[in-house]
Amino acid sequence: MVDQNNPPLFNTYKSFFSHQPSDQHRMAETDECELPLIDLSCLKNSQAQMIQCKRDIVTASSVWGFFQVVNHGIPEELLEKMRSIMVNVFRRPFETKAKERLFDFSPHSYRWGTPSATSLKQLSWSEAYHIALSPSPQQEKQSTRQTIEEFATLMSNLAHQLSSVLSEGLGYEGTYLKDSCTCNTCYLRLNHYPPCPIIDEVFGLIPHTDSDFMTILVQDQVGGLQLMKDGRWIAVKPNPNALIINIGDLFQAWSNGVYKSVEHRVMSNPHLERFSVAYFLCPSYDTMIQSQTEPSMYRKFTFKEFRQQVQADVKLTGHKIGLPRFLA
Ligand SMILES: C=C1C[C@]23C[C@@]1(O)CC[C@H]2[C@@]12CC[C@H](O)[C@@](C)(C(=O)O1)[C@H]2[C@@H]3C(=O)O
Ligand SMILES: O=C(O)CCC(=O)C(=O)O
Ligand SMILES: [Fe+2]
Repeated sequence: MVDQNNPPLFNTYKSFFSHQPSDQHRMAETDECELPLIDLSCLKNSQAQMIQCKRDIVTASSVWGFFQVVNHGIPEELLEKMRSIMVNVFRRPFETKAKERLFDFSPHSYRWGTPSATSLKQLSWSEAYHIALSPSPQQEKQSTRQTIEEFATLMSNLAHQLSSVLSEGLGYEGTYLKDSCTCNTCYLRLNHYPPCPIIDEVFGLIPHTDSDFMTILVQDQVGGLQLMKDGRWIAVKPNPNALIINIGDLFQAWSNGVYKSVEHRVMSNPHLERFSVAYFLCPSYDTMIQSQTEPSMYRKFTFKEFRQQVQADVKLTGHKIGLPRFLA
């Protein structure tokens, strides 16, 4: 049984409900799609299959900004362990999550709702933990931390494998991103979307693009993820065997717009709670994001500058502006 007051979204944001008319953000009908599906085992097959697989990755990243991968090398058992960690951690009382440290889950890394929201359309009906992945001391690791690190390592390997294919697709050395994306800025985001009593008025996660190079998402079978394609929102059909990959803002800028950082959102659900976990591939803060082709759509900027600008905009306006801020 889910506690309606954990986290206290309804009570905290109730002033929005009484004073504002519904935004009617839930379209009557949204098409459902299956994302381009890439079988990563093909990268180990014949030369011809490997080349075709790489081409498919490049095409999906240019046309969709999103694709799904199977035979990705993350064992089913590990995915189940991650899910049970999330269930245990999010089912703890709200006061514990907001005030106490347990395993790797400090109150500092816990977020819920949207503190900067000034209206319903800026509110996310969800809670999350951001888990930094900087190396931690080897001794006496809790089994939770061990599982998280094992999972993060495999996600990181996969992210590097894919980003190297995408770098090559642009004509660069496959190692470019591996050198700048050390793991001290990469992070995991554990997402929990509790059932929502006002689904017509509030998103599970408000529309956004990701502020990284690439995101790998593990979602459950509840559904709710939607992405913008050709000016329309389309719902992503969950596939139990697949991970979802999406291009982030930094890859869009670095590729001079070849790879697309596509807006996405999560719809709330009236009955079912939903869990997902995302791995964000980020570079060190001083990495310069600069396209090598001319004319460049964006001025050059460091990742640190980008992060600070996003945070400042979110604080000031309630929403992220992102790449349009950096147009040349
Ligand atoms: C209010 C917001 C925080 C956020 C940017 C946004 O406008 C909408 C979604 C949030 C999100 C979700 C994924 C990533 O964790 C994140 C860093 C991002 O790029 O979009 C966060 C943003 C944030 O926490 O600053
Ligand atoms: O939960 C999802 O399906 C998407 C999560 C997401 O977009 C994010 O964490 O950035
Ligand atoms: Fe996202």
